[in-house]
Amino acid sequence: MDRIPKVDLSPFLNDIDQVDSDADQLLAKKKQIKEVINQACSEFGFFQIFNHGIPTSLMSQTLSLSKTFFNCPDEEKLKCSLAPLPVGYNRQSSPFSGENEYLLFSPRFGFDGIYPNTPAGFREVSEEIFSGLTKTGLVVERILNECLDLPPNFLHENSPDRTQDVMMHRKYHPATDTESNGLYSHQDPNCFTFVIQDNIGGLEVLKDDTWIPVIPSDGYIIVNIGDVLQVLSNNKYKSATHRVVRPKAPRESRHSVIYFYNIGGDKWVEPLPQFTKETDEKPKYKGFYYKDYTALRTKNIKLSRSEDVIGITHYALPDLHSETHLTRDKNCGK
Ligand SMILES: O=C(O)CCC(=O)C(=O)O
Ligand SMILES: [Fe+2]
Repeated sequence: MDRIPKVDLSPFLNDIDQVDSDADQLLAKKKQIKEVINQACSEFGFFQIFNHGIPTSLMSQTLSLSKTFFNCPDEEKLKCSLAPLPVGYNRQSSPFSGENEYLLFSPRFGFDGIYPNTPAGFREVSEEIFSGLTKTGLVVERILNECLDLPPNFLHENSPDRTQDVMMHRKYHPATDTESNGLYSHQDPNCFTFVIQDNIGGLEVLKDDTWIPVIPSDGYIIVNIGDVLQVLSNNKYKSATHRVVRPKAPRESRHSVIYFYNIGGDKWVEPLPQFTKETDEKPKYKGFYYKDYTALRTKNIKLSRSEDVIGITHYALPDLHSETHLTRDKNCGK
């Protein structure tokens, strides 16, 4: 059974089409959806959306082109390797980090030199889904802003620059008899993340010491809360620990497309007064510049031991109430 809540985003996308007589009904629908999202963000840090504005055909076309790209000979893929830039083609391959290869893109670095010429249309389709996901991201950001009861447009105005966002195509290699780690357990550092997965499965979310699978469902986008929202909300929302386990059956490659909705590196991140002063709660984190946090995380890019991983607990302030989070995060992070 799929335990990760699913919500219909259409009431938030079709605002303009509504006639006056529908206004109350629409408001009630939105309220109900926001309650589900609010609960999901506190409980799981994960939810799934449908009617989100991205056609299912575009999602499968992207996954299919991505699959064709990763099936190209290594020499072709390595042409898109732009190290030391954090974009382009790369691989993760250790029993700890997991076994996967990826192609990473951010408008900050442009498409040129990153997207391969083959397969034909890969770049165009990727650009199209990127801009679709940016639009859906703005809608989700507005919903989360309302769920958290923040001043109108607060999250958007705090970091409006979408060129900071990052999109990744990932291929996970089939499991072997002895190895099944696809991506080590971690939390995402950013605001929130979208994941589009194929039908192989393997993404899991940690809740109360139990790994919950996110069952593939055609047309759905998975949303997960990242560290930035966990810190701003002073742990009201959970930046959930998640991982990818390569299934033993079917023993096939798994593909996913991931969109990281980011904030600017120059942004200061700390628990907001709405979740501290105004509620008499102690801040659970000290403040930091986002770029300092991401730099710390990428310093140990060759992850081979859990001790190398730096997560958000790096900024956690001692507090009896945060003990469970500290234990949860100790071996995780990304
Ligand atoms: O591929 C997936 O399903 C999840 C990937 C992920 O968690 C990440 O890239 O941060
Ligand atoms: Fe992640």
